[in-house]
Amino acid sequence: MELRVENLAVSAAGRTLVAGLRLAVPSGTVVGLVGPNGSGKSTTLRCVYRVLRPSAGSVLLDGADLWRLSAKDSARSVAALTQDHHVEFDFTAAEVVAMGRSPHKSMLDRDTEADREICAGVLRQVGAAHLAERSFLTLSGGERQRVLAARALAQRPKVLVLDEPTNHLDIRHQLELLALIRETGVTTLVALHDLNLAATTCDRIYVLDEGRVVASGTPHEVLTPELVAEVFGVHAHVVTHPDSGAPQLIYAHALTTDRTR
Ligand SMILES: Nc1ncnc2c1ncn2[C@@H]1O[C@H](COP(=O)(O)OP(=O)(O)OP(=O)(O)O)[C@@H](O)[C@H]1O
Repeated sequence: MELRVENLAVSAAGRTLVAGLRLAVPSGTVVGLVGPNGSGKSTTLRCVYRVLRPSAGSVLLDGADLWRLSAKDSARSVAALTQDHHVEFDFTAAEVVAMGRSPHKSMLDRDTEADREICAGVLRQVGAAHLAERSFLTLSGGERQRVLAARALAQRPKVLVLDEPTNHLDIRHQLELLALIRETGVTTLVALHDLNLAATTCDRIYVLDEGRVVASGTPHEVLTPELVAEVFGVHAHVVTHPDSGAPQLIYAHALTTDRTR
């Protein structure tokens, strides 16, 4: 499924948070959103996973306006791993993952054998099978993040929206989760702070600054020392990863420009 965002604008509290934003995620590709703190990444993603209605513009799934679909239809298509998750009740990890199946059933349907197999499979894929019967509330930050990733995958979405999915994960689990997401072949829009992970994971990258796209292209086209200096205020060298061929940044120092706004 192709995801397109056209002329997206979001205003809140008298401020424009995102303006004139266009991006395209071709079917089966992984597209990254990067940008400094407060540049509008989460705001954009919230519009795509349908918790924030844009002030203008549209989010299109294979050309169909997301906001015209029923909530259930959009949940069947789009799964999200976000910073907004709140699991406050005492569910087990397996129960949290099973919630990912709910868009595919009606309220009184019980879990089928197929649901249970999907849930057990995704828990194994994220390396969290051993946590299935643990209370979600007792899990560490990284364990929770893997269970929530499993919930998103259990939804069997056509589009994945991931806001900092590597938050809390140790380096091995960061690499494993991003490799798993690539393997699923699901159309993915992912916000990442780590530019080197973005470079190895994404087919294309959009760079946001102050709510606007300031650059887009392949990681090689986008992640240049000039862009990193201009947008992030950091002097960096770019080298090529000896295995993957992806550009990788070696940071030297922050530039002294005052970027407080
Ligand atoms: N409901 C709101 N009301 C007012 N301002 C908001 C609201 N939501 C977000 N903002 C502001 O919009 C800007 C963009 O926020 P957003 O969370 O999209 O940035 P981000 O790029 O995801 O940042 P970070 O890297 O820090 O997570 C920020 O300045 C934020 O303070």
